[in-house]
Amino acid sequence: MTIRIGLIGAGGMGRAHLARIANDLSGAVITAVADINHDAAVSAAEPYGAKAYDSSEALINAPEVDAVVIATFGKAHAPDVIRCIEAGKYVLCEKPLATTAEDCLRIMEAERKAGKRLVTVGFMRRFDAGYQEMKAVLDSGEHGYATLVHCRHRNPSVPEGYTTRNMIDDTAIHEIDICRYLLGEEIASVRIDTPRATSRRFEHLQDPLVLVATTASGVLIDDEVNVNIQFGYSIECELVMEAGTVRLGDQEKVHVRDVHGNRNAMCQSHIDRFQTAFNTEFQSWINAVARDEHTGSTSWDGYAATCVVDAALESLGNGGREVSVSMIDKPTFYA
Ligand SMILES: NC(=O)C1=CN([C@@H]2O[C@H](COP(=O)(O)OP(=O)(O)OC[C@H]3O[C@@H](n4cnc5c(N)ncnc54)[C@H](O)[C@@H]3O)[C@@H](O)[C@H]2O)C=CC1
Ligand SMILES: O=C1[C@@H](O)[C@H](O)[C@@H](O)[C@H](O)[C@H]1O
Repeated sequence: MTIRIGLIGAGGMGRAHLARIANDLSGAVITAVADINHDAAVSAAEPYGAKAYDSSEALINAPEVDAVVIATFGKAHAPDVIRCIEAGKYVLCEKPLATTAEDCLRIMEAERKAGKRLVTVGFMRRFDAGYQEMKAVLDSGEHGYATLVHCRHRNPSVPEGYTTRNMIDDTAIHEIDICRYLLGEEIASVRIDTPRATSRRFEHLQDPLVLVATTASGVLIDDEVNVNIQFGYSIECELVMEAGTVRLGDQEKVHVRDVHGNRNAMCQSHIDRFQTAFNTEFQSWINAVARDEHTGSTSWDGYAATCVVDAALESLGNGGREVSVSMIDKPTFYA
């Protein structure tokens, strides 16, 4: 069975996803593209012989669309995710699932009514081989339980429109999700530390910052978010257990040894660092849709991450005091 995919949001991520579906993956074709920018929809659809739409609603209900990928701005996600659920179509929505906990709750309620998990959130790191190996080492139990996680999320630079809020709801949200995934438990409280700012930032930005979180069992997570580091895209993670540590390999790149030294080539963006993870995430989603099954992170994961983001933003606004994460009990639907 070939899955006919409609994409909403023909920007940077949307186009990268179209290219991977058409060139790297199997079992799916692109049949429709929607964007509020008509020219963007037309130019993205044309190479794939897909139909261009100005309205996401029309695309979701189009007969030539079996499943939907959403890659619009975070604020626009919730209404389209709910429309997909109401149309009974599987949807892979880029992170964040929504920008408010209330919208995430509305999405979960729509799924519960539909009686079926239809939503996958684009937390692609769950499909990265390094993070999966780290989880396997922890879950083996050989080294005892986890006590600490040290994370670093460094981007070479960000555009002027990117805000300090985005350092949490757009960037640190990846560590929030991956730590929940690795540890298999919720984050209970969070605070934001604000060290000396780099001069290489736009004036309005508090860069770097450190998100410090504590899980329900007391594991301490520190996440350095540093988005104007200049030299490249560098994602690090070390999990400390009672009798051992496990950390991500440096980069998903070859190792070079020459007269200048012994080094890895440096990734420059999420596209090259997580190319394989994105492909694995999308291939497993396509395969699952063909089997009429859910895969990957759920709406609950999107909700839980948003609740941690909300608490972190409150800490940022209150001078860095610790804030408890407030969330509903996990519904059995997502158990
Ligand atoms: N997983 C990852 O590592 C990454 C995920 N993202 C996520 O992907 C999503 C898109 O990000 P980018 O592609 O960088 O943004 P972008 O700004 O390049 O593209 C967004 C596109 O969505 C369109 N759009 C906005 N609202 C719309 C609506 N209501 N209906 C139809 N089209 C609409 C815009 O016209 C634009 O073409 C965001 O949720 C972002 O957080 C972005 C970068 C990396
Ligand atoms: O999701 C992403 C972007 O939206 C975000 O702006 C970057 O900081 C992240 O590294 C990238 O993975």
